[in-house]
Amino acid sequence: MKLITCEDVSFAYENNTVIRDLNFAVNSGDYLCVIGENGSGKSTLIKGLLKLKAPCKGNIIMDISLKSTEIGYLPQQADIQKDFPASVYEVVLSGCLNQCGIRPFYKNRERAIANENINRMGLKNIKNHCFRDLSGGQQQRVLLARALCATKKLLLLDEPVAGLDPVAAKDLYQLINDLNKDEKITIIMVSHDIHSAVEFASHILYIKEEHLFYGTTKEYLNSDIGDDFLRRMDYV
Ligand SMILES: Nc1ncnc2c1ncn2[C@@H]1O[C@H](COP(=O)(O)OP(=O)(O)OP(=O)(O)O)[C@@H](O)[C@H]1O
Repeated sequence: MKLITCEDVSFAYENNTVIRDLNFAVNSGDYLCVIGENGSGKSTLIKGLLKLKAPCKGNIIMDISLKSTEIGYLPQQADIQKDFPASVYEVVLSGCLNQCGIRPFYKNRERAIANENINRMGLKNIKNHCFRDLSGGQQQRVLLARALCATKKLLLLDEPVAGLDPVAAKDLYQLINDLNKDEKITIIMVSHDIHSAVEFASHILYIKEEHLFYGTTKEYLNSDIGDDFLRRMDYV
């Protein structure tokens, strides 16, 4: 089932087009990695999928079964956010905000969802710790638990391993892979880590203003554009 279809989608800031004529579809269960150089428009596309930015051309079609409030989002982390003075539980619970709507408090059901995702991500022992005192890897686990409060279907992850040491990065990749393979959660991940992209992803979207690639990881590895990019990243 197609969850998201992008038809001839372009994005611009004022009159400056940053992504041109993008066509791809994400099926339920896919693990899509969005790769490309700095400034190629990866985060802009994620904002488009979250309906935080409208395309200047083309259509983004969401399946009727997918409400935009049911997408779990793990944003790129700014240093200031890493210093957030709240407990692990409070940060995870804030992932249920969309379910509250205009209600100014959480119900037991939302508290139960937060606790469930704290346990799922192995955070029970640090539930009452302050978020800013955690390691980078623990913080990303907390933010993944937060994103999971919003969804059982689709996670959008913007450079989730940025700044993590190799062990913490491997651990997070494994968690994300398990969510995809075992729990059938569809993944769309922006990544600069081409090695892990080709190891875990089912599909690759490579964006650059005038060159685009969308296909399976196998097709990407066999394509000229993939070969060229991987050589420049010292992968082959
Ligand atoms: N709010 C904005 N206003 C104007 N231009 C912007 C804005 N946000 C991004 N841009 C520009 O759009 C282009 C794409 O930016 P974007 O952040 O989407 O790229 P990216 O591929 O995610 O980059 P990176 O890999 O560095 O995170 C860049 O040239 C950037 O300067």
